[in-house]
Amino acid sequence: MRADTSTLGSGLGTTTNSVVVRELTKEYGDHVALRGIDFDVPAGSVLALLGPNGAGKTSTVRIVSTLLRPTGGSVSISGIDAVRRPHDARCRIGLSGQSAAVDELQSGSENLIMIARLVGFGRTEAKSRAAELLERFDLGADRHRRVSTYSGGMRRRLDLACALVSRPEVLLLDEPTAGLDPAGRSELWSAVTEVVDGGAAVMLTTQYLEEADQIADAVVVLDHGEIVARGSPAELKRTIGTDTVQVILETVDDIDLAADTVRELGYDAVSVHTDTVTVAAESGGRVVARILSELAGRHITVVSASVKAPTLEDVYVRLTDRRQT
Ligand SMILES: Nc1ncnc2c1ncn2[C@@H]1O[C@H](COP(=O)(O)OP(=O)(O)OP(=O)(O)O)[C@@H](O)[C@H]1O
Repeated sequence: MRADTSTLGSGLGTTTNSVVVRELTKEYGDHVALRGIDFDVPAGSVLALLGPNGAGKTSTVRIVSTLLRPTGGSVSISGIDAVRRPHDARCRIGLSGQSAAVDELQSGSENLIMIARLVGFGRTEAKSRAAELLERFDLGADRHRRVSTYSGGMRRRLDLACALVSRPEVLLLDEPTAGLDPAGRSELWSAVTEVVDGGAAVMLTTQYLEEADQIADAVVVLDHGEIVARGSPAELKRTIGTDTVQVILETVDDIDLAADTVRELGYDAVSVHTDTVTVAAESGGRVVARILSELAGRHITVVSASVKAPTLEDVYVRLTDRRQT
């Protein structure tokens, strides 16, 4: 893909909050889907909204995109009250993912031109914006084919291109990479990264935690309509506080002695499985060195030793599991 931020960027360069959400609530009849959530998305940054099924992610995206009215609370898009002035706010938003649809019976080019016309571009301007985006998303050669003949990856790219026609200041992506292969996902993220570099605020939901880890500046974890954690991926991982140390022995016969050795060193979070001893500990590097030296002293041969820092997935599992028990 071509690195051309001018094609995608919103032209913003400030660090103001493009999205400000306060005390947001949503009730569907008796069912409370959102219980008063607050977050900001600064311009030029990515916020990832994570949470299990039914946590309230799609409701949040739909409310922020003005497609759904909240029961209470406020949403501001680039300073515009999106609840009171949804039309004005909507002009600044690009929406892509589950809820946005392209017309299958039209070509990629026709879809983009139609959207450009809808958002107010003149005929010539609409054509040139469509051509620019088709080129940018590697759809130039297929621009005249019906979307129904596109692959999943091509559709996602077109969907994202549609969301970017108006050079939005805020881009909302509801599971944009669901169902894409790794190459398709990485292409899509590279395009999103360009949009962010161009100054847009991006809010996304994803089931792929390693993606959130790589792309998001901030993460909000929702569960049962409430925010249960927030922070940068690094901050959230630090809340787990422990590394996982894994030592694999040459012979299974040594496993009991090895486990006792580790316990004698004072590490009690030990799990033992055939030839492997696993320890949860702070400062895993230091711990692994101590364990290896002690095991060597007892003539226990180790074939491999590793230290794994906590992942965003560890944080997520701990947060969402704890609440379900
Ligand atoms: N139109 C509706 N009517 C009634 N209940 C709804 C409606 N839309 C969503 N809900 C409920 O509100 C809660 C939050 O739903 P939402 O779709 O926002 O969650 P989600 O985190 O996006 O879940 P998923 O990952 O499954 O898409 C769920 O319990 C859901 O069943």
